[in-house]
Amino acid sequence: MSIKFLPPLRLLNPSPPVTRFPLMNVGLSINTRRSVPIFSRVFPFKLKYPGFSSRFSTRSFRPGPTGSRPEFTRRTGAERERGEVRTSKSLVEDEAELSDWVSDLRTNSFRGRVTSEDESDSDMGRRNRSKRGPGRDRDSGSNRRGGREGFSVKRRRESDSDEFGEPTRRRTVSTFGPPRKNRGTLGLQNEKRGQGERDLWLKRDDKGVKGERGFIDDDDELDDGEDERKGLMRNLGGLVTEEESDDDDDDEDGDNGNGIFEKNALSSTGLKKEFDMKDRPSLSSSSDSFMSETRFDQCSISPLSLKGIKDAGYEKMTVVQAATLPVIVKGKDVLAKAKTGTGKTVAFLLPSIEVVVKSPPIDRDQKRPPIIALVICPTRELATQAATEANTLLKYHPSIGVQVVIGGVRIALEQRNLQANPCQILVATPGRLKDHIENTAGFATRLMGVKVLVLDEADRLLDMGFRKDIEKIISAIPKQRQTLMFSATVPEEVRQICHVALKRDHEFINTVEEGTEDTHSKVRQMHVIAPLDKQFPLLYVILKDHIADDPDYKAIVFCTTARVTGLVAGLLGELNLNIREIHSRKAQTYRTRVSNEFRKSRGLILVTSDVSARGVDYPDVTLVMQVGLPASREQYIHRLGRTGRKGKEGEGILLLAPWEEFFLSTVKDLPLTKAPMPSIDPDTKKKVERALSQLDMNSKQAAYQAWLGYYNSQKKVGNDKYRLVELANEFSRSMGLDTPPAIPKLVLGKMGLRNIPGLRTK
Ligand SMILES: Nc1ncnc2c1ncn2[C@@H]1O[C@H](COP(=O)(O)OP(=O)(O)OP(=O)(O)O)[C@@H](O)[C@H]1O
Repeated sequence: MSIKFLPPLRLLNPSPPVTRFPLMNVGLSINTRRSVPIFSRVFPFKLKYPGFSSRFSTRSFRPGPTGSRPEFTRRTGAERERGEVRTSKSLVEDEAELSDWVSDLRTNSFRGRVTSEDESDSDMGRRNRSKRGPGRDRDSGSNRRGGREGFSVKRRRESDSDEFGEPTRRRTVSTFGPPRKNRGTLGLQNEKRGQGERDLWLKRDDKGVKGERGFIDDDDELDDGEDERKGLMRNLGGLVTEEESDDDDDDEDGDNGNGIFEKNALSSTGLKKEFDMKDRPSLSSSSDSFMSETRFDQCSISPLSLKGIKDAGYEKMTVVQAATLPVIVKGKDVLAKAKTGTGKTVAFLLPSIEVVVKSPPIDRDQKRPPIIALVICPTRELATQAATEANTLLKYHPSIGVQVVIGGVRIALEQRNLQANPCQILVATPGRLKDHIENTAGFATRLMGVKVLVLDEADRLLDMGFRKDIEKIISAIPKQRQTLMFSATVPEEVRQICHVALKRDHEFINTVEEGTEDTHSKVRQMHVIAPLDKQFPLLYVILKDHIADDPDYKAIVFCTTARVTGLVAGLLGELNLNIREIHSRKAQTYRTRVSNEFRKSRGLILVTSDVSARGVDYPDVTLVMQVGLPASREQYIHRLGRTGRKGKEGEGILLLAPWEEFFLSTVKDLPLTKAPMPSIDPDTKKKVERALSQLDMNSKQAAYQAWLGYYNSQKKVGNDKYRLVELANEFSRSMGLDTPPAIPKLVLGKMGLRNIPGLRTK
């Protein structure tokens, strides 16, 4: 599809074309960052139509011949003009295996399924009870932990509190109010924010049309003022209300409770490579500006979507939206990289909605229409958030339904919803989606309608934790489709394997200006290096300082594992800080409720594992603390990205032990500075020790085992098992346990730690 805007601009005819701004059918010649000011002088129209000079560039990516490094190629002008999509080659690595799996699946959909379209729920429950074995209630884990057979569904408990709770409280504090005081938790100065950005966002907020986005929460009630959204939310209602288990599947935070960690093949990835676009035109002198000058109505978006966008309070596109939308609406596969909190969700949802809009309308009574847009997110919170955003955008498309399928929700409930409410857009976490493919009658057939596949947080979805699930999901949807992959981090490894999902002629759109960091300059990043025995008191002191500094604080503390998160939350609670905790060991209803509360609150600290690291859009987070080694450079960036969203200020503090200092070399391109060491007075030390002594022994034991498991999986620490155990015992002492807790022999065996001196077994 050709998109034409402001034709007079064509007269400018800049040359020679090297990088194109996709909104225009013209080429812009920019080869280096230094050429940007020259560009401004030569093409003053940029001032008038800044949206038409982009801060990003696109180019096609083609993997090189087998074994060789991938090469970048640029499509010819003619190809671009035609919007040509080359025929995709094999999109999965082992096609034979996968096609076997699919045919097996299709056959099984008639014999091994959980429910048949005609079966009543009670029948379904009976059959499944008779089929299932013990302990098979973990949703996505069904396959990962032992194959399809044996999958079980709990008997559905009726729930009458299944409401979709959209938070409605509007903050009285302007999100773009005057900059915070010139101070920082550790005494650093705030940087000034750009007035332009502030004004723009204020305008949006002042309109009062978009409240904070919320999560499904069975405890929340729909607000009267949100009436018009009830209809939009109907398909989501009741999905996130009852959990199957409290520690299942999709978004594991690395802690399976035994301290056994699945290694992340993409963790500890290297530094930013040369694949950043070299020839990127710039919009403005501020490298941190993320808003473009392009209005949504300048792009080929349906009038009803435009109305929805307007009601959501969005007027102009963010840079990533302006960069990707024109390419996506042409039908291209896209891999997009844009900093955290810059509007990637709308960037992939809006064009996906447009594909649905252009598809044949469904019959009024067609309850199970083909799923046309499939959005996959790595965590439940993120999936729910994306579904909520989709519903916002779909406000004026009453015939388009969205549903979300995620771990932690009773699968039978989801099956009922899938059967009862038509939906053409499905947002899912991978494990649960795979369960539905394998076990929900008619689901695989519906997936054959997929025209757009979105992988949000693509690098996470393609790492070893999810890769197999994603490959299987991909094999269950048509090859002839459009695929969109988005993330704030796109490490080299992901580029090399992205053809698992993307066509070979996909476009890689990188909106992170070359030479700038992957993080926001308005977020002050500091590190504190201190031995383990000082870390709990230090954490307390830093948080107390932050609270004293900003009564309107909203902080997130990231910990290495779910069990360690539980311990830290217990400690900070004991120290009378206002905390909430979220991690994979918590029930989904609890997670949802806490997430919702944190979104709306101020004066609260969220202690969490990596389930909150990516994508979750909590407004106005003032501080992100990371305690212990982040799983990777990427994870550090995503966690930090919970603050400084939408151009705001923020603060990030990384607390490491001296033997974890090596991590700093993986983020040496980021402006991470050494913080002045906060002092711990004797009273504080005693107070923390007392609080530690109050903590439940079980939580310490669990934290010790999880800690050992986590660091065992981190190559640099885990390679030397003797040293690892010494460090684990140091951690034990930091919790007040001079004698380390005993660990089951079996677990130690699985960790490869049998007979290592210093460990106690049971
Ligand atoms: N065009 C727009 N104008 C104003 N606000 C927008 C626009 N697009 C998105 N937003 C808002 O920007 C915020 C951040 O968006 P979003 O959560 O999609 O960021 P993201 O880039 O996906 O972040 P992350 O990398 O952390 O996942 C959201 O609150 C969203 O409502």
